[in-house]
Formats: sequence, C-alpha cells, structure tokens
Amino acid sequence: MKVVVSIGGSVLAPDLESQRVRGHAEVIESLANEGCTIGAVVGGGGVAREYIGTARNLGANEIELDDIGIDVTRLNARLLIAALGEQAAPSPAETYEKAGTAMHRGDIAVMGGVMPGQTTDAVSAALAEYTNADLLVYATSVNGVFSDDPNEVDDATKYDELSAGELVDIVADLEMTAGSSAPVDFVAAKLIGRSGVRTIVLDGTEPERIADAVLNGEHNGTDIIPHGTDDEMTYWVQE
Ligand SMILES: Nc1ncnc2c1ncn2[C@@H]1O[C@H](COP(=O)(O)OP(=O)(O)O)[C@@H](O)[C@H]1O
Ligand SMILES: O=c1ccn([C@@H]2O[C@H](COP(=O)(O)OP(=O)(O)O)[C@@H](O)[C@H]2O)c(=O)[nH]1
Repeated sequence: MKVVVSIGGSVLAPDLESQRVRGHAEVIESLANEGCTIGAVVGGGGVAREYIGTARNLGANEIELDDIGIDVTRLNARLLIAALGEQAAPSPAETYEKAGTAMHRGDIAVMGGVMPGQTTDAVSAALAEYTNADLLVYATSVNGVFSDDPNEVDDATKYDELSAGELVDIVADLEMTAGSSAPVDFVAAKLIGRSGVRTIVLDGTEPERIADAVLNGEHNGTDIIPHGTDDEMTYWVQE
C-alpha cells in the first residue's frame, strides 16, 4: 500500500523535542516494515511561526514569509530524516518528481514545502495525487475536521465523514496568510476532490494513531470521501 503521511508541524515540531520526532520516525519505520511505501510531508510548527512573526514585524511581505516558512519545513524534514536514518532519502525532496522517484526505489521520501501561497497540506495532497497513493493521512493537533475551530468555539462539532466538496466549503473562509492554521488547507481540499485519494484527518499527537489508521483502519478522526455527494452528508447528519 502506498501512503502519504502529512505530519503537521504542530504535531512533529511544536518545539525541538527530539523524542517526539523519534516517535514519529518509529511509526513511519513500522509502516515501511509492514510493506507500505511511504511519503512523509512535514510542516513548520511553532518554530516557523516564530520566524514568520519576527519577519512580519520587520516588514517582509507574505511571499517572503511563505519562503521563510518553507525553509523551516525543510529543516523539520531534515530532523525526521535524521531520525529515520538509512531508510529515508538523504535530503528533503524539493519536487514531487524527486519524492516519487525515491519512493519508487523503496526509500521513504520526506518533503517540506515547495512554493508560496499554500501549506504542506497541499504538498501532501499533490504528492498523493502524483504517486497515485492509496491513502493520505493528515496527522494534526485536533481530532479531525470540525464545524468551527475547536480551539476557539466550545460547541464546535466534529465530522466523522465529509465529502471533499464539503471540506472545501469549511476551509474556504480560513485565513491563508503565512503561518495560519487549518486542519487541511484550501488547495489541499481541492486536490483531494480532484484526485479521489482516500483521506483521513486525525489527531497525530500520539503517532501510534497514524499506524492504527493505516494498518487497522481504526481512527476517531474524519474520513474525507473524495467524490462524496451532499446526499452522503445528509445521511451522516441523520444517523
Ligand atoms: N474547522 C476546523 N476544524 C479543525 N481545526 C480547525 C478548524 N478551523 C481551524 N482549525 C485549527 O487548525 C489547527 C490545525 O492547524 P495547524 O496548527 O496548521 O496544524 P498542523 O500543524 O497540523 O498543520 C487546529 O489546531 C485548529 O485550531
Ligand atoms: O508549500 C508550502 C509549504 C509551506 N509554506 C509556508 O510555510 C508555513 C508553515 O507550513 P505549514 O503551515 O504546512 O506548517 P504547519 O501548519 O504544519 O505547522 C505555511 O504557513 C506557509 O507560510 C508555503 O508557503 N508553501
């Protein structure tokens, strides 16, 4: 099975704690040892946001800030590569082609960001589409996609299942400035709808949950049904 795992910076590197990175590397290795071909995409986390905040105060524009964010995602990718050792391609892939080639020869490919105007959520969805992945897993800091930001709105409700179109509607109004937060960004939601890749958004703060979802199909997050219709949504609401 070919799997792209998107590890949010908030999950992998809210700080620079090595044990947390090691835990994620161990889970990715365990998936590879079970026969999965893996592409891992790593976000920027708190460190990226600190750099972006400082550079914004210094007058950098949003594209310049995105480029700073990309640099930090690639640094975080290097941390994951360090923890993975020889099973990983030795440097973060800067193109989908390089990541796909690494996966094709059996290495674990690790990517950070690739271009301004998006986040690593979109990189993950594009890598999944490029490699015809069977599964795309977003490991983020909340337990799926909610009706509103659960860290801001107390009665936000979690969706067990969403169509890709419904996901697009939910994330369309979220901010797209450098360093902003979204469970899955807008570009990613559109790409998921286009590619039809099976997608799960889950809480990855305990990395074993990623393995459970991939190997056993067990998770408490949100399933994104790529070609789902509004009828499916109605069905979910009525249940
Ligand atoms: N509708 C929503 N559902 C879930 N999370 C949301 C929603 N809207 C905003 N968020 C916020 O998005 C955050 C995840 O984004 P981010 O911090 O960028 O994560 P990651 O590092 O995993 O990419 C959550 O912690 C939550 O506060
Ligand atoms: O392809 C990319 C990936 C990342 N970023 C920038 O880098 C920041 C950090 O990346 P991401 O949001 O994926 O990190 P996370 O939310 O997972 O911490 C983003 O907010 C963007 O500003 C970008 O411009 N293009």
